[in-house]
Amino acid sequence: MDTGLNGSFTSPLANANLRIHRDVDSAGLLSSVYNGVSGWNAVLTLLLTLIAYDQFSYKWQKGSLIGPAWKIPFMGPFLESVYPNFLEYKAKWASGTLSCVSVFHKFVVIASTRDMARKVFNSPQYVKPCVVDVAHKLLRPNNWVFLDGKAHVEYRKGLNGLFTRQALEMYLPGQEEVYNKYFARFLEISEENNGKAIPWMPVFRELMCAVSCRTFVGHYMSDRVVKKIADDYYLITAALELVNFPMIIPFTKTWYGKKAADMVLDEFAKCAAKSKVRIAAGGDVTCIMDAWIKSMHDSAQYRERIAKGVKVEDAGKPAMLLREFSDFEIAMTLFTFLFASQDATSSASTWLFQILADRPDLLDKVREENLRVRGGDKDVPFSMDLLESMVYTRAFVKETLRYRPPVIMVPYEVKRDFPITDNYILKKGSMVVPSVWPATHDPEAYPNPDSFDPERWITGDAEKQSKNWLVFGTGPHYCLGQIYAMLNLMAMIGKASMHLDWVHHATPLSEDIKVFATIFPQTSLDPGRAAFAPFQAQAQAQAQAQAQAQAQAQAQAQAQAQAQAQAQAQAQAQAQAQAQAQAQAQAQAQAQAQAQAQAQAQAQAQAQAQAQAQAQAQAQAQAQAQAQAQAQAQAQAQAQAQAQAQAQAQAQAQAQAQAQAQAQAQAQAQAQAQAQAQAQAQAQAQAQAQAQAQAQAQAQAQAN
Ligand code: HEM
Repeated sequence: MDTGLNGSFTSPLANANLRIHRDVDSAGLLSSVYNGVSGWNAVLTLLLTLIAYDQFSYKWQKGSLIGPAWKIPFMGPFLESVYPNFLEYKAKWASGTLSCVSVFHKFVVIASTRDMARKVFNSPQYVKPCVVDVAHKLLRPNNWVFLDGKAHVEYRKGLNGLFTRQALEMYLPGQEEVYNKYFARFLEISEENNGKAIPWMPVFRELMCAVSCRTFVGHYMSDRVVKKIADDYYLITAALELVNFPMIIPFTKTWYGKKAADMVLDEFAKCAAKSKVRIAAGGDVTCIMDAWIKSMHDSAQYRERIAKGVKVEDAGKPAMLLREFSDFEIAMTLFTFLFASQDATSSASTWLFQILADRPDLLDKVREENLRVRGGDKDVPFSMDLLESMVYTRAFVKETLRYRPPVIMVPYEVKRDFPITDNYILKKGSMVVPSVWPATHDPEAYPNPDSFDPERWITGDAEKQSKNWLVFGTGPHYCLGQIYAMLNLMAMIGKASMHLDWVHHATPLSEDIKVFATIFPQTSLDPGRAAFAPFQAQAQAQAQAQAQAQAQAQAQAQAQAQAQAQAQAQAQAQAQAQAQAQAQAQAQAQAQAQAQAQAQAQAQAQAQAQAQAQAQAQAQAQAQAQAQAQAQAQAQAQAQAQAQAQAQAQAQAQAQAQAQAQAQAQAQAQAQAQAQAQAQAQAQAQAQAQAQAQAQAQAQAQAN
């Protein structure tokens, strides 16, 4: 009989199996076994099977990699990812080139060494950046940062123009304005707290958010909204935990994070609409949003002209032809800038202030350089030339980013089986995490990596270790804002050094690391132990007796005078150096001019020689031509003479012939005459003979 007893606990398939067994063996052993199996047993069996499968799957994926022998069932080291401990990360990096963990369904491989990390960053055919699942919901799934391959490269090309030197220069006044305002606010807060130390990390976060907002969307956003975004951004960072529920459940971290993200997107979209109107009316570029919208505007105008058949010179063609982007698309893209920069720059600025406070000798150097490059006038505004001339401040910022890189690792997703070593293939769908920290703490590249030494960037060869400089990643996804980020941090700390003084209550844990998306000083979130007080010394001095204040003021005036004197002396030294350099340059220029003159003289001499040679050649040619002409004339004369001689000869010959003919004729005539004479003589003779004969005949006749 089918009781259907466990129907509510088992699957339809289990029910089917149940019927088969009972039909075959209704009263036998198997049915008694079945009757003993409760629904709970089935659940337990299923659970054990799943645990076994989870372990087996982990072991199979782990293969020869270093990692825990077994996995905490299902969740793996999930709690470690919720409360990340930097020392555990360090232990992982130290454990081997490639090591693994499995958190829930995700198999994660950590690439520790510099070369292995670079291999991952530079293998876009196998991997793509992987943000936690909830990031798709916060940034929106069709955000450009999720593009891959060619589509990503093409989109990024359109953004490169926003970070050129020329573009960055245009954003500097906005940044300066924020720093002026916030530094004044720091002093007020210090005064309000009677110079007492208070936690400063949240203040730096707000400062960075304000600078980012001004740089990205300019004055289209009110101070109130900037403050709201800075406050709410914590909710966004907090929502980005490694593992979240697949859906957003109300009143959880992801829900608050999504609400904050929607608010940011909405505000940025409003800014885009305002910027479009202003740029279309010919407004100038003051922020990244303006720069982008101006490029779109120029591209649209260019296309219009071409469509109308107007000829446009090459110089009038925009450097990059962009399509029109909607307000929301612009908002999504600029949100990725805020998303990428907020945690990283908050981390960097907190370390910059703390490290300087704890190393007053370095603060002196930064301060000295910043005053010097401004000729002693601390109110000289930012410019690219100014920032680029700050060698020490740059070295200090670079060393801070090396010593405490804000982004210690970057998760990537394996999009197809990736033969990462000769004997290990990373499976599609797993996560691989190239690490930054080990590369920036590699003793071969940076000797004594745990000591803070800006000089290594000036007199040492740290600058040559470009393979280890993974602070901003590498490969097709390297940080788009890295030049801006560096210059911005230099500008901020340089300005602070001139306008503020601050004290940090250091503890032995101060430089230990707390991981909160990026890395922060261990104590920076703890109000009891970490605090900065800008111009604390000044605030106290204000509270002291007037005489002391005057003395301080005098001391300050003297210090300023000294600083100015130093700055002047330096300026003079620079001027002298410049003068020397100019003199050298002039001397070089003269030498060059002489060399040029000599070269010209030689060239002229050569030209003359060539001209003479040409003239000689022409003369020779003329002489030859004359000689040829003479020779031709002689030849003609000879020919004429020969012709005359021939004519004479012919004439002679004719004359001779005529003479001969005459002679012949004469001879003939003579001959005829002779013949006639002979004939006459003969006739005479005959006549004589006849006469004789007649005479004889007559004689005879007479005789007879
Ligand atoms: C100290 C500050 C910063 C640090 C340490 C930093 C670090 C990084 C790192 C490590 C990556 C991943 C690179 C890779 O996968 O190869 C990245 C990507 C990115 N960064 Fe930054 N970043 C900083 C500031 C900024 C700023 C201020 C902006 C915006 C203006 C920005 C915009 C971006 C963007 C858009 C990406 C993604 C690029 C892509 O996928 O093509 N970053 N950053």
